[in-house]
Amino acid sequence: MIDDLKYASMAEAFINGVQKAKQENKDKLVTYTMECESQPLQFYRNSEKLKMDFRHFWSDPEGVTLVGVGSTLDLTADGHSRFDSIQTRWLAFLKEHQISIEHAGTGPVLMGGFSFNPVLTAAEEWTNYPAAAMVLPQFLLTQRENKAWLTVNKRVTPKDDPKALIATIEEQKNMLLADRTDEEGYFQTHQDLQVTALFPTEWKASVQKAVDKMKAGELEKIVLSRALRVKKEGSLNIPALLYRLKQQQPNSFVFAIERFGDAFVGATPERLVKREGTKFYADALAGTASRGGTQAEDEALGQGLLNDKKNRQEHQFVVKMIKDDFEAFCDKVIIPDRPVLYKTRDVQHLYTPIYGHGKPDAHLLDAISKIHPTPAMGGTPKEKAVALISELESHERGWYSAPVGWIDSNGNGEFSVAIRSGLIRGNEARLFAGCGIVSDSSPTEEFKETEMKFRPMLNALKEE
Ligand SMILES: C=C(O[C@@H]1C=C(C(=O)O)C=C[C@H]1O)C(=O)O
Repeated sequence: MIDDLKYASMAEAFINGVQKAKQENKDKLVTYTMECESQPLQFYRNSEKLKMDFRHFWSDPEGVTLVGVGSTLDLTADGHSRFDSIQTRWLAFLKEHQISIEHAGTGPVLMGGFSFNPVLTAAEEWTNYPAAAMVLPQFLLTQRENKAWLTVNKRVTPKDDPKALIATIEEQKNMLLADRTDEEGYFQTHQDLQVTALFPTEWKASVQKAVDKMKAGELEKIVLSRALRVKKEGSLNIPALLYRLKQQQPNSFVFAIERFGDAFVGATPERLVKREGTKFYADALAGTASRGGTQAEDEALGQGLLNDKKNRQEHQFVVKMIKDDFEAFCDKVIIPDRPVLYKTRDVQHLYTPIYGHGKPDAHLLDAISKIHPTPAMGGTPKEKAVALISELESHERGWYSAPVGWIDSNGNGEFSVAIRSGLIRGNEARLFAGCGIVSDSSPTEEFKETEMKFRPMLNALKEE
């Protein structure tokens, strides 16, 4: 690789890259990181002009934001070995290019995600989202602790003319970093939504069937989801949607994965796994109540949730399974003995943070392959629940309730669970929401819970 630490400028990195490609007569990766000033959403919006097939947006509640534009490598896979397949190819790629980075989340970073099931049905709407798809963006903006970096990742060939290459990249870079916030109508849309619930009656019947099976002792918990179709006059503007999600859901991970013109977007409160060196973090987030209209009402609802037997049981299945899975790759796991509340604008959840000290060879994608799907998305026992979900749900989940996130060249990174999300094509969106069902669940109450969980996306689409 063309190590940015060694080069004084991007131009020098590219000149050397092409020279090396000529000497070795093969393509080389040039990766160059520089400090920059930028607003991530502006960068994202500016990238529309480049008309690239891939765009990725990620921001966590702690202030780390990554924006990827274009693709220098698109790793896809399917089947049960998909996590392993991506990990093996990523490690081989890094070995070939001998990468070293100074700041986490800069340099070569894969962004993307996975589907809920290892193999997708032939549902047309998910055509552009394989069972695993992780992209190395051509341009990556990383923002953390009030600093921002731009990384350029590009393959160069022995035939490239470095001067022409540098001129094009400089032009694209300046366009991406341009300040256009004072333009009129920057993040606004003014249109109404048409919302249609898909198979609502069937969904309630499925909840009842699941309850019957749980009463008969066939399984302990299952998460069942349903979908809405949303149409908007005119087209849906993805940067504007991200802007509103970030404003309205500051305690959530806001993400977008755009592939070939489709966009999978959401604001999820739920971390799946984060890795920082030997430290692994996960969230158990399950058990839901609404927010109150006044502070007193909100607190009463929160207390009610903390003391509710059904919700505590739903939550405990998740804690227990993540703990068991963490013990496979961690030599120490720390978990508080009772949940606290996690509040977002529309709902409050039971929340237990989980920490693990990873064994020396623990890898982020291995961790994900062990813990996905947690009983917050699948159920208990895992295999039985997942099989029953396919039988009882009327839609293909695709990437809904599955891992989305990023991983850098040191193996650090973070994935969240893609709930409170929707798949967007043109002026139509398909939104998804689900909830945990246990033996004393009521179909009507669970239906109401899914309505609350559609709100983050609906409000952001509506422009409030
Ligand atoms: C499945 C969803 O949410 C999950 C289910 C929850 C529950 O049943 O209480 C709570 C949080 C999430 O783990 C969703 O929002 O679609």
